[in-house]
Amino acid sequence: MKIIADENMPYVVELFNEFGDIEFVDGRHLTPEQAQDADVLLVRSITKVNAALLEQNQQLKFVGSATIGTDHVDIDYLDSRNIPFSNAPGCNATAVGEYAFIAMLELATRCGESLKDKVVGIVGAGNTGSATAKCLEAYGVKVMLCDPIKQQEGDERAFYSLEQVLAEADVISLHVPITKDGEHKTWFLFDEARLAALKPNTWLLNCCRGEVIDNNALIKVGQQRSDLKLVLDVWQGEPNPITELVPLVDIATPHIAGYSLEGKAKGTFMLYEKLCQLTNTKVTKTVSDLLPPFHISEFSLSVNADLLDGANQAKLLGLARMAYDVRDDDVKFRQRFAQLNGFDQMRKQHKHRREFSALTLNFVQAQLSNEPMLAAEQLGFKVT
Ligand SMILES: NC(=O)C1=CN([C@@H]2O[C@H](COP(=O)(O)OP(=O)(O)OC[C@H]3O[C@@H](n4cnc5c(N)ncnc54)[C@H](O)[C@@H]3O)[C@@H](O)[C@H]2O)C=CC1
Ligand SMILES: O=C(O)C(=O)[C@H](O)COP(=O)(O)O
Repeated sequence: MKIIADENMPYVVELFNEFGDIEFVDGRHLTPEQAQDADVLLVRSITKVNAALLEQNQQLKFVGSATIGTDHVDIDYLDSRNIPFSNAPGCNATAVGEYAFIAMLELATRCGESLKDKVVGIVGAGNTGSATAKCLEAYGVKVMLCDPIKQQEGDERAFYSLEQVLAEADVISLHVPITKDGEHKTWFLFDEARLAALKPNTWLLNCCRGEVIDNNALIKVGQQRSDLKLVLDVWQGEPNPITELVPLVDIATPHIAGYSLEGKAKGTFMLYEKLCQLTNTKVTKTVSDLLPPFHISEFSLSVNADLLDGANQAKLLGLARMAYDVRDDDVKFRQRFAQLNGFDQMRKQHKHRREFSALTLNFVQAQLSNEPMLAAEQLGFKVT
């Protein structure tokens, strides 16, 4: 079996070796000629999988994308050729949730404000939106979920309309797939009118797909409204963000919100499981076999480390930065995004961060209540 895999997908050798020969390719520039003799194709979000790529291939048995999003894959085309396809729903949801939470903590601390006093609107309450809400709620932040589709499906959580979120939320975090048609299409969901209607001092985070915000309109509105705070991990026209937008953005990163080692391992592992199922092969490996230990295995906290106390926000941020310091990516982004292949190079060379779960917090003295420990656990840390 010939397996063609994106060169930036970790753990492919460990998981797919037993199935055949593996060839690594540059996923952004994969050609029909390179793909023509693949039995298995393993891609990331940057490879357009469609008729143009695959019409020369008559032997393809499986396409796997180690991503949550599927907008780069023509699933109807694969169906028409009976080629099984699988993505990795939820694989990096925790990574995205922690990224959004850390970015909010970072902004709050930078502005001398308290995140706990904010109301956060989450647009799209699926895997990544819910993971963001989980961190915020563990910290005691009020969350407003907006997801008309889940609401219509009967999800029992409390939902708010987008208009309510725009009117009431201090922070808006976007977690929708990119869709171009239908009642709930998300392409330019945040157009000029909605951007202009944001409450004074709103923080807007986009960790889903760049085109959910009209980036040209964002430049226009951002130039007129210095009160807005922006966190962008995704950009219209990747890998070439619009240059004028970058200085208006408070935290800028190159589509790496989902890049935790855990998320990456889970993504590749889910495709391995699917191929095992398709080929009647026994699953013999586990995700935890793949992950190295974190360089800080345990961190001790003293009695006054009540992570729930808003006065300790900077301490919580310090702790979060041990797992992931978003400032590093932001600095690199500003230096490199405009260079030739800068955006892709940053993603390729990204040192995959760890999730909170890699860090064990040791509460060395008994707390007055066990709430801080429970909150730390809810945030995702291991607690002893
Ligand atoms: N920056 C990054 O590294 C990553 C980005 N993503 C992007 O984030 C997107 C969301 O990921 P998940 O949360 O895992 O997907 P999901 O499918 O679990 O959840 C998406 C939610 O958005 C809702 N939705 C759709 N249209 C909506 C609208 N107009 N208004 C409000 N809600 C709407 C859906 O009902 C669904 O519940 C992915 O499709 C992908 O494009 C995902 C992972 C990593
Ligand atoms: O899962 C998704 O959807 C994403 O956006 C990915 O995290 C993006 O990462 P790559 O697949 O481009 O490495």
